[in-house]
Amino acid sequence: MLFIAQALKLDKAKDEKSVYFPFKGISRIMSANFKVLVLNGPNLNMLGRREPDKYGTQTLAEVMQSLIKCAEQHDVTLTHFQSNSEAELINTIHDHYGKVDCIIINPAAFTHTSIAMRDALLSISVPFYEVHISNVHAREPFRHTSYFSDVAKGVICGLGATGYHAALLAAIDQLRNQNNSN
Ligand SMILES: O=C1C[C@@](O)(C(=O)O)C[C@@H](O)[C@@H]1O
Repeated sequence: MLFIAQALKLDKAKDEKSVYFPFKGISRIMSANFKVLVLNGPNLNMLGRREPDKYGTQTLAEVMQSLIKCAEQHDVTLTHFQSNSEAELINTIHDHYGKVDCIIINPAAFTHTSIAMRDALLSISVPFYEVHISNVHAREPFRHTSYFSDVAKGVICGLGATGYHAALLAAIDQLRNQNNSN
């Protein structure tokens, strides 16, 4: 059965948004191969070493590896990019115009400063989820302001690295619902 499902997926799912797959009376909707871009901003390359009381002990590579595994289980292609440079992050957002279904972004310190990154995200009209590992609202007042939250599809903070998974699952759910209603 797995073999049949995979063959069906290979033949059809690339071209179709969803595949109706009835098997022994059970109807299964297989998701299209959604594409998700995950962006991490400045200093997140230091995860694991950086203020572990606030950001945990997992490295960024470990967090992203487990997120990619989760994405694969849901037939989602996940691309990850981290940069300490605002310009690189903006250029990466532009480069993905028309190429991804959703963005998950932890803008890190740029959350509180970057109108340019907000405008970049709006310029490509792709829904995005804002993630913060720590609970920014329980920290210094300057972290309570975000240039992203009011235009984000959703905002997750304070769940640690689990927040990335929560955003990914929410994004998949939302994309599937959108597909099924089209
Ligand atoms: O770099 C970061 C990380 C952060 O985005 C978080 O994930 O909790 C919170 C930001 O305020 C901070 O500048």
